[in-house]
Amino acid sequence: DDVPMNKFTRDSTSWEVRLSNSRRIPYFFNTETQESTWEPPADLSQEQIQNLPGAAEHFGGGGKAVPAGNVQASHLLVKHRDSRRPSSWKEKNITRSKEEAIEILRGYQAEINGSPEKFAELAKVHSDCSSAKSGGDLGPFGRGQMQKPFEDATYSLNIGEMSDIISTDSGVHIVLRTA
Ligand SMILES: Cn1nc(-c2ccccc2)cc1C(=O)N[C@H](Cc1nc2ccccc2[nH]1)C(=O)O
Repeated sequence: DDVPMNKFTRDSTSWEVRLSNSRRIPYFFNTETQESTWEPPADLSQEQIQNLPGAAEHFGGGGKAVPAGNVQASHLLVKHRDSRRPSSWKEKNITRSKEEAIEILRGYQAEINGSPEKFAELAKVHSDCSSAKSGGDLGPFGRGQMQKPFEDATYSLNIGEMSDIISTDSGVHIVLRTA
């Protein structure tokens, strides 16, 4: 008689990646135990995670999951004349004040109204960051890589949540955490 499968010896081959309807981001579901989790199961290697049923479909960029401890975010940046580099793909010489930049970003924030699809659409057109080309997606990053206010805002968000307006040396941003 085979050893009963209990919660702690769950069969790692029973995981699959599904898309959460409410947050429209991938999560992990174990068909053996019916468990679901936002975080990649710790007992799976990167290789195993990327080969799970649904990974390629739901992880978008080549089925790459984000390494544990790292996060992924998109942002919409509006630069101003005091930005570290007051120039962007959109505008060679940015002269608006920080106050004007905040007002402009408030307008986008209202239009986005919490929708991830709308966020990517507006970031593509309006963000002063070169990541505008990818709908504001910056890819995965860990602690110590981005300017501190941006890092802290991202790590304080739950996956699928958007920040209020934050300020860095680059300008003012709205952040959407995606992983
Ligand atoms: C950090 N980073 N990643 C990209 C990027 C990522 C993916 C695809 C294309 C560009 C651009 C940047 C970047 O620093 N862009 C700067 C603006 C900027 N400043 C930031 C500060 C924090 C986070 C993102 C930020 N983006 C620029 O274009 O002047």
